Amino acid sequence: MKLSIKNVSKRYKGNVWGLKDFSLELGPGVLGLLGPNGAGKSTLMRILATITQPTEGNITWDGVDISGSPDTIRSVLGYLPQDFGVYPNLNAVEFLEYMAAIKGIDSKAAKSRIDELLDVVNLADAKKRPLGGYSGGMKQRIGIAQALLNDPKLLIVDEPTVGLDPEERVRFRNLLSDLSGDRIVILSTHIVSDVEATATGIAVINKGSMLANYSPESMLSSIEGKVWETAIPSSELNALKQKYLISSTIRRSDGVRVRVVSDDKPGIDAIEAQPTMEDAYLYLLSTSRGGKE
Ligand SMILES: Nc1ncnc2c1ncn2[C@@H]1O[C@H](COP(=O)(O)OP(=O)(O)OP(=O)(O)O)[C@@H](O)[C@H]1O
Repeated sequence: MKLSIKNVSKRYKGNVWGLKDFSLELGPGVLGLLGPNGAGKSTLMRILATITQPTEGNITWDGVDISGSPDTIRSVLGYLPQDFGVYPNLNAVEFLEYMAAIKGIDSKAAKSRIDELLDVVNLADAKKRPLGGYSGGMKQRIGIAQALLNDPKLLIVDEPTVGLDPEERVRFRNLLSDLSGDRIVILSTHIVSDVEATATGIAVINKGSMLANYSPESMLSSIEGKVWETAIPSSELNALKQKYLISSTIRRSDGVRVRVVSDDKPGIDAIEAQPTMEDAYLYLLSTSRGGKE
């Protein structure tokens, strides 16, 4: 099972580049595709889902070029798009039966698969309720269930945690980890904690280009010795922000505790801190923009 993306670029009308010379090889596991808004994540996902054609480059699934034979990838694909919508009047079972029919899954096979999936996404108790009354998190879980109907080898989920409350977000992440197994999962997000919890690999993308392709360990070690904590009076915070990349601040009664990401020690009182993926991500984005901020 191998997905190979080679030198893929996408140019939209008006000379806007959605992707620029993007390459990546993937095997089983969860890839966190991490990047800010407009980075090119959805463009890449739509190309992989064969909804959009790349302007340049090629993609192969187990060695077969998908532009010549899109069915090679479509037959193994499960896709949860960013703007996934449900039919509000259908209940979960009706909706999944409808989606199964669209995917050409035999109705008998679909019935048992749907029961199984409703358990997996923990919606069995709500299966007869119209989807219009579902919470955002429940809708996303139905979205995952429809993407899993054909037991896909390649599961693509585009910004699935946007708009979810913290509890639903954790539930959704756990669901994705449980689903990884023997398939390739690509999870696009701009939220670092989404990939922190689930990803076996992290590709950071910005302005259509790949900035780094990390393992969780290498992402953390990329920033070893560059993360500092220091306590300062609140009145000094703005000056520190002008000079350094600040990854977080915590207000205290006696001032502010600040986390700084910097090659140099930001002041004599600063102590080195354990890096997080958030620190590494912010540093990478900052250096790609030519420095702080
Ligand atoms: N259909 C389109 N026509 C023109 N430009 C587009 C189109 N789709 C995307 N773009 C542009 O391509 C770039 C990448 O967009 P894309 O939606 O892939 O990013 P993203 O990382 O998914 O961001 P977001 O999280 O905001 O959706 C952006 O500059 C965007 O404005």
